Amino acid sequence: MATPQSIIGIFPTPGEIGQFDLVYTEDGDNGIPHIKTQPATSLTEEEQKKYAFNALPFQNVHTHIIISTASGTGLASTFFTQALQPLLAHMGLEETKNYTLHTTASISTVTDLTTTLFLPTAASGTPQRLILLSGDGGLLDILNALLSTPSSPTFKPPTIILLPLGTGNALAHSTLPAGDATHGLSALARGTPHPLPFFVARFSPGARLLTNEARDSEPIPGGALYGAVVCSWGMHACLVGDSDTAAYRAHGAARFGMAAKEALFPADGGPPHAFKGLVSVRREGAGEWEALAPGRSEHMYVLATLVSNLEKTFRISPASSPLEARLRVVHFGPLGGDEVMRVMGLAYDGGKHVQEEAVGYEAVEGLRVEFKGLEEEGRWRRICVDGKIVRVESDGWVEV
Ligand SMILES: Nc1ncnc2c1ncn2[C@@H]1O[C@H](COP(=O)(O)OP(=O)(O)OP(=O)(O)O)[C@@H](O)[C@H]1O
Repeated sequence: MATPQSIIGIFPTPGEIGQFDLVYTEDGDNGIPHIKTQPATSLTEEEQKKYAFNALPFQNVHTHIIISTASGTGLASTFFTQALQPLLAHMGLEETKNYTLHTTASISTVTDLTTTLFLPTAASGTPQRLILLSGDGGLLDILNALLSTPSSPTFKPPTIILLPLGTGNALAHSTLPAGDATHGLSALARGTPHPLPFFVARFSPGARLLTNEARDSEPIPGGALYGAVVCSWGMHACLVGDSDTAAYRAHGAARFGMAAKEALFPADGGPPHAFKGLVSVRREGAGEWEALAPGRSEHMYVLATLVSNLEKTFRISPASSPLEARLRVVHFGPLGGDEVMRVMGLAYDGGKHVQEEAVGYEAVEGLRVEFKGLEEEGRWRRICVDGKIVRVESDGWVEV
């Protein structure tokens, strides 16, 4: 049976004039839903209006569907065949005529597609819709490739629908209606586009983007990465970086907790690492850079974010509302492993960690971390931008 959270919308019944189906999702294996229908006749007039699907925007604008095969636990293709493809049929959309299907074959597929297809289309002022079956990384790739060249005066940003098929899915979980059981399909059918707020993280010369499970590294084009979710240094960046291996990825979002245990309770029995560096912020309306926490020279957690949730239930910034365009920083200094587990556990309890005395939480316009030779080992100088990891030089810096 359909529930308000599982309703995708009301669509014309194929081949029947004047008849309509209520289309909704039902839970399936691995969290991938099935598409179900029932006659829409049982709904009130008000409900019919609320859930009505408008086909016009889809018929007038070409859609590109991108299946990111390596995102999350590799279920994007299953999601397409089991959920999205049947829904596209209800929407009356046909492959080639209305949409083009793209499947990723490498880490650069999304970037290449953007550079060769989506960016020229956007630059020429042509509207386009991108349905992205991935985590935050797919969107990050599109964002960075779109911003890789100076904007043309005719630039028309694509409408992007991000269906959460990654691990954390921060953007989707921070923007979808609470309790949404449609995996973002209701937003696809009935959502309203909204500009995506983003930040730029600029790095000192010599900073390298780590790739291939940190075995390789490459320079950062223009020394800057754009992000829409998070820029962090300290424990968060280490957890994301350490757990970005094929072996860890198989565990889904549990990979972060597994890496946390290893980082917080080192094998030598000592305390977790205290991260050394100078951290400053530009407070809202202040203009000047000031110390994040005066007198604190060692840090454990320094994280700036534009979103409320980094995972479905990990509410890192409870004051952030969807697509609000306000950067907030969450931070604390060195604590014991058990205390870090307790404090961060509160983030899974609706974001109560920000009420803790040890935790700082405020809206800022900018964040800056300078290393000044204080950290010898490169692993303590890793910065996370929306899941990507950058290693900064020992005398380097990052500025958001
Ligand atoms: N076939 C492929 N081979 C290699 N890399 C791929 C392939 N398909 C996608 N990728 C890369 O895998 C990464 C997946 O990142 P994405 O953010 O989408 O998933 P995630 O990290 O599991 O989720 P989240 O960022 O939400 O936690 C992206 O960098 C993407 O470019």
